[in-house]
Amino acid sequence: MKQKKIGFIGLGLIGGSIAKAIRRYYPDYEIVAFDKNRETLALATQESIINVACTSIDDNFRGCNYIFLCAPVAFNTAYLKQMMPYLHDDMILTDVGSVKTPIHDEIIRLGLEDYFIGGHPMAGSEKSGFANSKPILIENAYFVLTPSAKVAKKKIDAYASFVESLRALPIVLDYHEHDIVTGTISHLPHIIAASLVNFVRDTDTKDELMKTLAAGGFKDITRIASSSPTMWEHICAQNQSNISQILGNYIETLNEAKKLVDAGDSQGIYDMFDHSRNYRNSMPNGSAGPIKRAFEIYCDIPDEAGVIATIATILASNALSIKNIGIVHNREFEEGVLRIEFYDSISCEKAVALLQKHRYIVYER
Ligand SMILES: NC(=O)c1ccc[n+]([C@@H]2O[C@H](COP(=O)([O-])OP(=O)(O)OC[C@H]3O[C@@H](n4cnc5c(N)ncnc54)[C@H](O)[C@@H]3O)[C@@H](O)[C@H]2O)c1
Ligand SMILES: O=C(O)C(=O)C[C@]1(C(=O)O)C=C[C@@H](O)C=C1
Repeated sequence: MKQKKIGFIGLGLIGGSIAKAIRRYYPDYEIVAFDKNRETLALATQESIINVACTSIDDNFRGCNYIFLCAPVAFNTAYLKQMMPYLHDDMILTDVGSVKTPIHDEIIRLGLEDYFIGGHPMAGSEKSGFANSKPILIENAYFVLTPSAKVAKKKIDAYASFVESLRALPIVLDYHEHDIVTGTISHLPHIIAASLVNFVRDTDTKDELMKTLAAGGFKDITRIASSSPTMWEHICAQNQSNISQILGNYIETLNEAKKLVDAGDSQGIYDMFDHSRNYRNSMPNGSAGPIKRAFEIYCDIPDEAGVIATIATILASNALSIKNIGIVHNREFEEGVLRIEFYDSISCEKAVALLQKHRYIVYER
C-alpha cells in the first residue's frame, strides 16, 4: 500500500502533537513541515517526527494527502492562497484553528470548498511550542470537523476515520455553531482567567499578600491565564462578534450574582452554587464515543518509599483486583499521579471511597 504524505504549516503545540500521533500510529508516513521557527524544525527532524523540514511553502508540499494548517488562526487563513498550487482532488486541506468562520469565508471566496474540512481538537495546554507537544494530547479528546458545504462525503468519512485512528473522537459541526459554542466554553473562560489574574495583580497589597496566599481555587480557575498571548489575540479578533455578545451576557450573569450578594439573599446564593455544582458534576469525565472508557482512577501520592505497595495492599485486602497500576504524566497531571485501572465500574467506585477514607486525594476521569 502506498504510504501517505502529510503536510504541516506550523508545528507548535497542536501541529507537533498531531504530527507525533501520526508518527506513533503510522511510522511509515512521510511528514513534511514548514514553521517560521527554524529551531522547531530542527528539533522535529532530530526527533524523527518529520521527514522534510521546509524553510518556505515549496514543492515539498506537492502530493500531500492531508495538509494541516497549525499556525495562529489569522495566519492559517492568510496562507490559504499560497496553498492553492498544492491542492489536488484526492487531498484534504484542514486546519486546527480555534475559530472557524473567517477561514471558511475565505475558503468560499477562493473557491476551495472541494478540498477543505475545518478541524479543531478540543484539547490543549497553557504551554505552547513543539517542545511541549505530545502524541497523547489529542487522545480521547473531541476533534471537531467543520466540513465545507461542497466537500465530498467520502472525504469527511475519511478524515473522521483518520482522527479516530489517532485515538481522538471526531464530531461534525456547522462552523457557525462551532464559533458560538467554543466562544462560550473556551474563549470566554480564557478572558475571565486573564482578567481575573490582572485584577489580582492590580489590587494586590504592597507586600503582594494576594499573590502569596493564592491557593487551589485561584490556581484552578486561572491555569489558562498563562496561555500564548499571540494565539488569544488572534482568537479574540477572529471571533469578535460572538465573544462580544457572550461577554455581554456573562456580565449580566455576574451582575445577577452581585445583586444576590448585595441583598444577602442566602437562598439565591445557595441555589447559584447548588445549580452550578449539579451541572458541573453532570459533565462527562470519561471519554464518550467509540473509544471504550477505562475503569480508572488517579491518586495523588506522597513522595515516599513504599507508597504504591501501601495502596495496592489497601485495595487487595478489600478484594479489589487491580488491572493496571503505574505513575503517569499526561496533559492533565503533568507532575505525575498514580493511575489505577480496575476491571469494572463498581470496583472503581469502591476504590475511590476506600482511598478517600485513608485520606488520599483521588480523581475520577
Ligand atoms: N493551544 C491550544 O490549547 C489549542 C488547542 C486547539 C487548537 N489550537 C489552535 O492551534 C493553532 C496553533 O496553536 P498552538 O497552541 O499549537 O500554538 P503554538 O504557539 O504552540 O504553535 C504555533 C506554531 O506556529 C508557528 N508559526 C507562527 N506563525 C507562523 C507563520 N506565520 N508561519 C508559519 N509558522 C508560524 C510557530 O513558530 C509555532 O511553532 C492555533 O490556530 C490555535 O487556535 C490551540
Ligand atoms: O487546556 C487548555 O489549556 C486549553 O485551554 C485548551 C483549549 C480550551 O479548552 O479552551 C484552548 C483552546 C482551544 O481551541 C481548545 C482547547
